[in-house]
Amino acid sequence: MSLNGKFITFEGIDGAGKSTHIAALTERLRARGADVLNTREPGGTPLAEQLRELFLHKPMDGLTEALLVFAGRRDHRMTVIEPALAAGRTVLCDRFADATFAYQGHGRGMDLAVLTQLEQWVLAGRQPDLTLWFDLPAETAAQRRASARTPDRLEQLDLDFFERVRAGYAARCAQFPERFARIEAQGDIAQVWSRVEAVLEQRGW
Ligand SMILES: Nc1ncnc2c1ncn2[C@@H]1O[C@H](COP(=O)(O)OP(=O)(O)OP(=O)(O)O)[C@@H](O)[C@H]1O
Ligand SMILES: Cc1cn([C@H]2C[C@H](O)[C@@H](COP(=O)(O)O)O2)c(=O)[nH]c1=O
Repeated sequence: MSLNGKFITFEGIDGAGKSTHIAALTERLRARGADVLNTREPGGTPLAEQLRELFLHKPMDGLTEALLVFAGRRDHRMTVIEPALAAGRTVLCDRFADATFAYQGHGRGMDLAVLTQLEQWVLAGRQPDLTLWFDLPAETAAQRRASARTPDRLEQLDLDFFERVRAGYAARCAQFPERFARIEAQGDIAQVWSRVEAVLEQRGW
């Protein structure tokens, strides 16, 4: 099946291994002739990258977080994602709307109906063709992060927060089984990568 115009998103709690596998997947898809665009959320446009800086570093409540990420997502979708998909590119996005349901909804306790309304206004039905959810216990992810970098505002939250976020991803996976693929993210990088490859091969990608 062609990769042209396909939208693939990567989800999981902080430190689950998304960035590691986005890099490998980009190489794999390019080797198969795909015109790959790598992007991310929060961010992906000059405006949304400015909102990302505020989001990651300024204190704010859950509704403010949700409004900021959806404002950035609107700009990102209209000016980057839709034109790239229309041009037949393969868009790989490090986090998308599922992150808002997991972090602001399940993690922060924001009303999921409010998030669903925002999603309808901003995305107007645009959904990923495939969402790779890297599933890892919060404690293992925290250990990986600790050896990798200085934590940002959200990464300083406790293990309970990240277990709620993880449960939020599980709920989204159950709600949208046709586009979600759960990747068991425990094990070494080569083991996790072989699970990612298996999902792509199932789709002929
Ligand atoms: N399977 C693995 N086993 C051990 N370490 C790993 C594995 N996968 C990734 N790592 C390491 O864990 C750290 C976090 O990985 P990575 O940056 O890919 O996670 P991430 O999900 O993109 O995190 P974030 O969303 O917070 O940026 C990195 O130092 C990476 O090298
Ligand atoms: C899209 C989105 C992201 N977040 C959180 C998740 C992470 O803690 C940061 C982004 O950092 P990363 O290193 O680029 O993964 O933002 C969120 O809370 N809500 C969202 O919608």
